[in-house]
Amino acid sequence: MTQCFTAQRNRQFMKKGTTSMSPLAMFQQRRLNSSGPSGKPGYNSRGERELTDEEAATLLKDLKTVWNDSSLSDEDRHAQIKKLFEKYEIGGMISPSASKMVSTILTDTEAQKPGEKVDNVQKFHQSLMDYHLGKQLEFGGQYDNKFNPPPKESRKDGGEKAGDKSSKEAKILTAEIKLEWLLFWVAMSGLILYMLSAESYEKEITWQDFRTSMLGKGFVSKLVVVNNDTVRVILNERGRGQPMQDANSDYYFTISSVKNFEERLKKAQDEDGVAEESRVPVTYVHTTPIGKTLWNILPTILLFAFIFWSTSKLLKGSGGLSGGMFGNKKQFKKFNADSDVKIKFDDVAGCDEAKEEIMEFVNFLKHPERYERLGAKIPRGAILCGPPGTGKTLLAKATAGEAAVPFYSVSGSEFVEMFVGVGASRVRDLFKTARENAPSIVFVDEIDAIGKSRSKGKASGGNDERENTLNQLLVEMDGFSSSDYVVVLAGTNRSDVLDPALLRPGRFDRKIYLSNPELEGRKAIFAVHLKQIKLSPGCDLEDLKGRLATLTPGFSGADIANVCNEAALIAARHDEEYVKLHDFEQAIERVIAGLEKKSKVLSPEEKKVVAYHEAGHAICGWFMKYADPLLKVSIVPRGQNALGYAQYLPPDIYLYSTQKLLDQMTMTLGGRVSEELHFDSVTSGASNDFEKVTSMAQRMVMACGLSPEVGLVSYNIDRGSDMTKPFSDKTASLIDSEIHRIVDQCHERCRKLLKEKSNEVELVAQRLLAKEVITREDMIELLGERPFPDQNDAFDKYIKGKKEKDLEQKSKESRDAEKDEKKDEKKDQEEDQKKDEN
Ligand SMILES: Nc1ncnc2c1ncn2[C@@H]1O[C@H](COP(=O)(O)OP(=O)(O)OP(=O)(O)O)[C@@H](O)[C@H]1O
Repeated sequence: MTQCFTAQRNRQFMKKGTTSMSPLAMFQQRRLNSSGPSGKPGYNSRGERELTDEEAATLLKDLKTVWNDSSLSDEDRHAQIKKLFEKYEIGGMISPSASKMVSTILTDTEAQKPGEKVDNVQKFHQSLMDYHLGKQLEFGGQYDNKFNPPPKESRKDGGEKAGDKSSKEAKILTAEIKLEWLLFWVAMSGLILYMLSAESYEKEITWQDFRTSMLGKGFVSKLVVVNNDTVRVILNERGRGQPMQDANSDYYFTISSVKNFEERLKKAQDEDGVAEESRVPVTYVHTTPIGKTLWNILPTILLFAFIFWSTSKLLKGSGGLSGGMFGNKKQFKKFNADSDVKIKFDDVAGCDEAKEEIMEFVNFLKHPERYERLGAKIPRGAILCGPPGTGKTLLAKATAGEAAVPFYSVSGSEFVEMFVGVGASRVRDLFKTARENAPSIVFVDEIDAIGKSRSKGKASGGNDERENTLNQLLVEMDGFSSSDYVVVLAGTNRSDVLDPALLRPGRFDRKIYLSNPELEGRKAIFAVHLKQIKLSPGCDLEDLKGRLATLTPGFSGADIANVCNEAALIAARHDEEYVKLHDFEQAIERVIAGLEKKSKVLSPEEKKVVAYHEAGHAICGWFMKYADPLLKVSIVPRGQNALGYAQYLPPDIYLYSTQKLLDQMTMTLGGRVSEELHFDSVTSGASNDFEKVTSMAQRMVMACGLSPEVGLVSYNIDRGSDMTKPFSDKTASLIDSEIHRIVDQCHERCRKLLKEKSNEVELVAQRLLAKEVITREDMIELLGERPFPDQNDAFDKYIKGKKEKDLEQKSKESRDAEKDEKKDEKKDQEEDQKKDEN
């Protein structure tokens, strides 16, 4: 039966087309070869241990278990099989012990049921054979039979395991990389070989060399004139054997004309006295030099191949190829409403009107039937416009968060690339995805990058690609109906430059304006951001919010977020346990005026100038009715240019009276005027002040109708790149003279005031020189109370009022303490009196 099975197995393997011996035959062969007297009992002649029948049976059982355990990875399976073989001291399957084991299986099987069981064992046996020995046949002997993991594809256990696919991909990738490198090195070697061989293949010589070292010595067997311009020299055996000649090289020289060459050759041979019949034969050939041409252009081909290869690698590296031609694929971020967009309206503080308007979109996306029932069409989109950092992106995200719909955001500048058509295709992609996942919200940030007015764009040399993108955006917005349930929001800082086509009804029909927050808004935003800050336990949050909001007029939401973060950083730097008010104050100063420049050391003279300059500002502000309340004056250099600064707290106002504007301009000139009055020469330190003053005067004259001479007209000051003037030359000179008149008037007023208050300037400047930073309290101490009420309620309530309240509290406490003391004294006196009476 054993022999019969062997023959059967042999046939099977022969059928596979293998010419080598079948594994089982090899087994049997080995068994026969190795059977012989053993040196040690139980060991064969090669020192391998023979298995007992029980051992073979246990091994078989164990092997079967390991083989059928599908939870094992290939590596683990091999390791376990190896362990088993080591345990039984058989180094590999090709051993007499193993073959004995196999024959044991077969005998056992035969003894039991010849039919079905044989099949099972045969199957197992075959698997085992294939697994360990068959590999040698299948893989041309590469498989080393030492239980190294075979290639995964060779597994015969059918189903592809998880992970196989990725490892296959990894292998393909590795193979690709190897191939690329191989190609690269082949190309490089080709180039190097070419360069080397080009040198050794042909050597150009001169007629003189040819004449003296070849022709004259009788080394030339033949000359071939190629294409009437080159003569190839074929050396004879003697010539090739000469040490100075290179046997591997052909020699050639160029000629100007064949006739000339023939004459020179004849002359030379005449001179040498060569007989007519022994003269060097000359043949003439005309070649179409395809080979040579190819050879010549080989470096160019290689160069191009290299450029192509490196470019494709570059594109692949940048995700270009994987994302289509030139990376023309989706670049927008998708935020899943449920898992990613966690921002809600509560996180957006201080813009209640904007929230109210945008709430309509949320309601529509949540309950469209309410609107459809009444025949209402919801606006397709809204433009969120306003200064930077006012929460446009935040509000758009919160809309998606509230409506619990997917949010797709993309920046306008991402649409525009250097390749024509990319922008338009991106717009198509974006809207397609949004529609597929409707209801959804698309947010296009910085829409002015593509949506600039087309006529304005043309004036400055318009950009076709930008226009194409804009057109595609218009088409897409037209193309979907409100039943698509896609809402498009867009953010911009410059709604004035947008193309009117974008803003017409049916596209971005709503314009939601987000301005820098006012006091209450700032308080609300502080409330949002203070939640993450660790404040001291007893801190009065309401008071802190009010105070911080008062100290930050004109701050945007982003600035406020920054202040909170800065304060926490400052507290951490000082290793404080909680973030305190003074950390916030420092953070605000840092945001307003920049970082303190400790390294910027001013000379005593410079310091004096800065002190008088700042004192000038402070005194003007103090004694002018409409000036903003002063908080602090400092002569510590900050930021890029500021050598000193005065911090005022302007209230949130919308109307500026002429008087207020003039007072502010006068106060701004206070620095320069103080320098004029206290020093022999003035400095450049007031340039920034002049900028402010000029711009204010310009607005008064050209935009606000506050100049009686120019009249009630408005000339758009911010005309951008428009170089034309909307007024005549005469008006231009009138505008000039009016601006000068206003500034001069303020200068005169300021001079008069500071002359009057020269002692006060002196006092403040000296205090500044001594303390570097002075506060409102210092000013009160030096100058007494300000003669006018401060026109900032918040300032009164949170800063001044608070301070006064503190002072009142203190004086009340001291008064109470005094009273108590007096009472006690009186009591003591009365008691003493009583004692005396008694
Ligand atoms: N109203 C607000 N409430 C709370 N935080 C705000 C608010 N506005 C702005 N912020 C903070 O400022 C950060 C920046 O805001 P956002 O990116 O929304 O500004 P933006 O108006 O889109 O700015 P840009 O115009 O520069 O794109 C937000 O992440 C948030 O921390």
